[in-house]
Amino acid sequence: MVTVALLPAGSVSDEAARLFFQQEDVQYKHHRLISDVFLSTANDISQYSVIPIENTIDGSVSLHMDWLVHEVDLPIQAEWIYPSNQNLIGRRSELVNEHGEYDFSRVKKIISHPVAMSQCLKFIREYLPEDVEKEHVSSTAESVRIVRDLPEQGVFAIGTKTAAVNNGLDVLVESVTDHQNNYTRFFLVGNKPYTGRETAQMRTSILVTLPEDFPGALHQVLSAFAWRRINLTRIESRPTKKKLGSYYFYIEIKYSLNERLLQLALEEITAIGCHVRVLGSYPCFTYDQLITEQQMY
Ligand SMILES: O=C(O)C(=O)C[C@]1(C(=O)O)C=C[C@@H](O)C=C1
Repeated sequence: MVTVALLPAGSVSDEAARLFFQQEDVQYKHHRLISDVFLSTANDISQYSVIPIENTIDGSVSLHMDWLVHEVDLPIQAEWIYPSNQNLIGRRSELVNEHGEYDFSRVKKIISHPVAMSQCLKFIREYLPEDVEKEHVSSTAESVRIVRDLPEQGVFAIGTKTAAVNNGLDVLVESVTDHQNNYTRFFLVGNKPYTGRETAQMRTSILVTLPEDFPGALHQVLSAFAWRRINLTRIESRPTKKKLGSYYFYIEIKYSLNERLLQLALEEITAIGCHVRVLGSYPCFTYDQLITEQQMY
């Protein structure tokens, strides 16, 4: 039995976890806040947490990156991709006029997770009133629950179809995201190595802090990978939070940490005075892979 901490039932995280763990016996521990999703596994070495980390439209989920880097020490054990399909959810009777047509001027307020909301800005701008109030909450599932429990009219949520069904609400407009192909990358984090799946493409995530700010420092770091022809898939700078203007670099490498070539590159970076912290070396699963498995199962 695997124990997994994650956001509430009906969130994108919940849908993604159910696809990832489709063939396993899982106990889900749902938390309203992402901080509790992290802390619950930080305090229990036998479980994992499901963390949304990056989105096609909105990019990095900075809050979650910061938790991984500054607040907890939880190695990344796996990565997978899941489509974030967002929908306008509420009660049909509150949106239709006397002719049975949608009247979007009836929308006074919309509620969602900030990342989900920012995936749908074009829809909000084009269809909803200019002065529509926007409220951010801790998950899309939470926004749908709030709309269900609100006595007041004209409040709608942006969330998953699963959350609409769970709460007995209507999916009023399907797929309200600004771009099709909206996907979120998820990390499975925890202290226990994850061995539940066959191997896949491996990736390694590291944090590099430069010794001091000198010309060409980042170039030197990157060249340790470049001349070895090691492929990087992502690089991002984030504040160290120690002083203004001080950054670390988050780097993803398309190699396992077990590969000698990567170890040599990391030794070279350390030799020039950089501090390297490995956040994890883990298998990556595509959405197609997981869906194919589901169909075979
Ligand atoms: O609120 C949810 O449904 C979540 O799972 C959180 C979250 C996120 O934090 O990025 C996950 C995926 C979506 O892209 C939007 C929100």
